[in-house]
Amino acid sequence: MSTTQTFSIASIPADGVGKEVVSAGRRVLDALAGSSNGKFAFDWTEFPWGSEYYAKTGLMMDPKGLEALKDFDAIYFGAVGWENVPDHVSLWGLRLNITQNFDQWANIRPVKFLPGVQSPLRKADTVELDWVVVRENSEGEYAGLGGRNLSGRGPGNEVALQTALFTEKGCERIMRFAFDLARTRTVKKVSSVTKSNAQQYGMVLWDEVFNRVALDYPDVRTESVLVDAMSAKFILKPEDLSVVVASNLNADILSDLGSALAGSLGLAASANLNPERRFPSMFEPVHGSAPDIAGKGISNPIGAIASAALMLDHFGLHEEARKVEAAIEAATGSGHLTRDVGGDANTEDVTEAIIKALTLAQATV
Ligand SMILES: NC(=O)C1=CN([C@@H]2O[C@H](COP(=O)(O)OP(=O)(O)OC[C@H]3O[C@@H](n4cnc5c(N)ncnc54)[C@H](O)[C@@H]3O)[C@@H](O)[C@H]2O)C=CC1
Ligand SMILES: CC(=O)C(=O)O
Ligand SMILES: [K+]
Ligand SMILES: [Mn+2]
Repeated sequence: MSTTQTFSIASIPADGVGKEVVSAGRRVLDALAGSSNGKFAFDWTEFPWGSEYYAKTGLMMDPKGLEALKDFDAIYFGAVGWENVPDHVSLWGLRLNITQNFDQWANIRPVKFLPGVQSPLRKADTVELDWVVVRENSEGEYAGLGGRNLSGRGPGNEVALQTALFTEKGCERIMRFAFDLARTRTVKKVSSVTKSNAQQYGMVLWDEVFNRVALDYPDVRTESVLVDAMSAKFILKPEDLSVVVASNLNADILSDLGSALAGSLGLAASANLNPERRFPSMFEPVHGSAPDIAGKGISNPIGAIASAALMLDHFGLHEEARKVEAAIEAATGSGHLTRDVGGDANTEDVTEAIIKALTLAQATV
């Protein structure tokens, strides 16, 4: 008899809709494990960190939290941010604390167009669109370097510096990751997003590393596009994109744009990877805590569930990951849509429809 493979997962729902969508994703994964004939199982540990924890303790997470997380196979994250905590405190106190300290330097954000979901792009009806944003997730504009209150300037004259950090090693590893990913795709192309006309230090280094790394991948086509032009290209010529590699801030912005083009921020998945596997990787929807709709049970769970599929890929469960993606497509294709994508289903309805499609598929193999 073969033994069950058990994956230990730390779940951190955190704030707002994070709680709703993480709960949905857990249910989908548990349903998958339940119909795997004992092949694999998920062992969940939930951590109560986030803005409510901050209200009680003055901290976003336990000071020994990283130690508690480090031996898990993965972290499944919701979203952080609530009105009782300044956004930079909550983001740095939890999400960035984890991504930085666990060196999750590659943030993978696929832009997927789903059946039954209307894109604001008219050409999406006739042209196949599918690209992935590879976000440098450890330095760049979110390196956390800078300061305020520079001495001696006085009230009304305050100065703040927010310094972007670009290292040759940091650029090189994310470029190689992007090229390796491009090699696994039908269209072998990497588009580098730059701003080296205006940012003459960091972005010029970024370009130089891109051009040097590209020489090692003669089978992969390349282009270098300024970020302002790339935002236009996302809308006007997205069929020309396959892998888009960008710095921390540029990719943050472009990946929200990509999700909106696919229909909603609620659909977009992401993986914060530590490719060396020295630390656990973290899987979360691209969106934030969505305070405008939180607590109503209407958030779209698909971004979180698709992030769970990326976690399955990380575990080597590739077939299962594809099954979850197929179940998402079956659910949207048969009209199970939350309000953000023009339907009237709630979080629960869509989650149930995905679980039903998944277990039906499992039963017929
Ligand atoms: N990784 C993280 O934890 C992130 C946290 N944030 C935090 O989230 C909070 C809110 O930020 P916002 O700028 O409003 O961004 P947001 O992503 O939370 O919301 C933007 C818009 O998208 C909608 N939306 C987001 N997720 C959805 C879902 N699952 N289903 C349906 N609609 C959805 C919201 O209703 C809202 O209209 C802030 O505190 C921010 O700092 C923002 C982005 C990422
Ligand atoms: C913070 C944020 O918006 C993100 O990581 O996507
Ligand atoms: K998130
Ligand atoms: Mn973002």
